[in-house]
Amino acid sequence: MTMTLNVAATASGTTYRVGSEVGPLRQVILHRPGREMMRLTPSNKDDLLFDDVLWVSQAQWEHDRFAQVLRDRDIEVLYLEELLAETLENLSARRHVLDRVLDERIFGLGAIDALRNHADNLDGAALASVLIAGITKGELLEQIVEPDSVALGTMRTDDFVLAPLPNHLFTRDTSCWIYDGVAINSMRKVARMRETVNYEAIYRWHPRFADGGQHVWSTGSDEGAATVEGGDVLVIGNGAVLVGLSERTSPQGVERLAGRLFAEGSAEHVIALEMPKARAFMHLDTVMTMVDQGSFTKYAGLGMLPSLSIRPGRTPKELSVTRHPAEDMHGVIAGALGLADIRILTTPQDSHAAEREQWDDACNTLAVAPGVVVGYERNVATNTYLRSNGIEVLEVPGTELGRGRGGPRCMSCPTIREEI
Ligand SMILES: NC(=[NH2+])NCCC[C@H](N)C(=O)O
Repeated sequence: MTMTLNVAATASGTTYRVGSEVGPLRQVILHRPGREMMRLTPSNKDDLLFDDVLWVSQAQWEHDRFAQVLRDRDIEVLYLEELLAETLENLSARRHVLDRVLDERIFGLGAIDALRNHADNLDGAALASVLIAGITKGELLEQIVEPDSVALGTMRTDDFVLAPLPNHLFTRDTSCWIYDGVAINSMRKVARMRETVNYEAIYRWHPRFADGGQHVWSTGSDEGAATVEGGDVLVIGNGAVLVGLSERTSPQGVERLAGRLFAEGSAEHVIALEMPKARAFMHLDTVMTMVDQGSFTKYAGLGMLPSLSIRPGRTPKELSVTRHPAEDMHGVIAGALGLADIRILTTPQDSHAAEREQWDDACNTLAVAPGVVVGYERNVATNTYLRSNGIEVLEVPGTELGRGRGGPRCMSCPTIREEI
């Protein structure tokens, strides 16, 4: 099967495109853990989707090691907070974000104008920092005179007026590039919904991406219940996309995404895998990722899953959907890739060991080139097994980073991959 190559190029000539999971990686968005992580406590960590609090300076050290491993392979690392700070210098971008974040229904009539004035007076970097790290009542009142507000008046000094966004660490989920466009995702969990607004501003107004010609497959704040998270989206190549119908990504979200990809001719086959709806399997990439052309890591406990093949229908409004039984899972993926079979790399180990390594994101590898992946060093059995199968594993530390339940793939949003 041949597909015409749709590309997105910026005025400066940069071509943003992610045509596969494994093509040589050239540019990636990361988020270095910062002040937002200092806000995590034993009492709020569950709501904020973390399993523990982090030793923040150690997490930063680990993250710097991760970034350096990427730079050592000539991959350009863009930092989310810098992109956001630069974006917020643009007045339209600032208005977009503040109109959505500073909602009177949340902050109340009495506080909303004071908050808006305060935010409007911050420069891009300071505003980006507040949007990511949040702000407590006490911090706010060091900077503004307390307005007459029931909402603020009934808060304690250390309560968050604006909640922190510690899951910005997982840049994969909130936006993901699929062929010649980007999906800015509608997030399933309240703790992550504001992340979307930040990316909407970046992709629309940051000079790197503005007028880039890329398609925008979705603008999350308009998608409602049609949720998609990037951890569920694998751009397997050959015009195909593998999507997990998980705890996070809804059937409606997949249908919408497929319809838009097909309308532009950017993809012609979306395979939706019906996943168990459980936190341990929250995204497809926590149990399965692509490590080479036709090769995937797979968690032993996942088993075979039923799937749906979604293809363009007779009219642009229609989809053609075929359901496949669980035993066909690998065959359906192979078929989409134009291969007779795919290679599944499941580490041989007992179910306790397998469950522990899956929890520590052993399957959540980030391919930086075909057959070359970044993985957490702690997953010794999986890394050894991958190597014995010819996969090069670049190890990074993840003792602190892993506490948010994400590995190298979750913590990276590839924006440019070379074609293979
Ligand atoms: N692509 C991924 N697996 N991302 C992991 C995200 C983890 C994050 N704490 C959440 O619950 O949303």
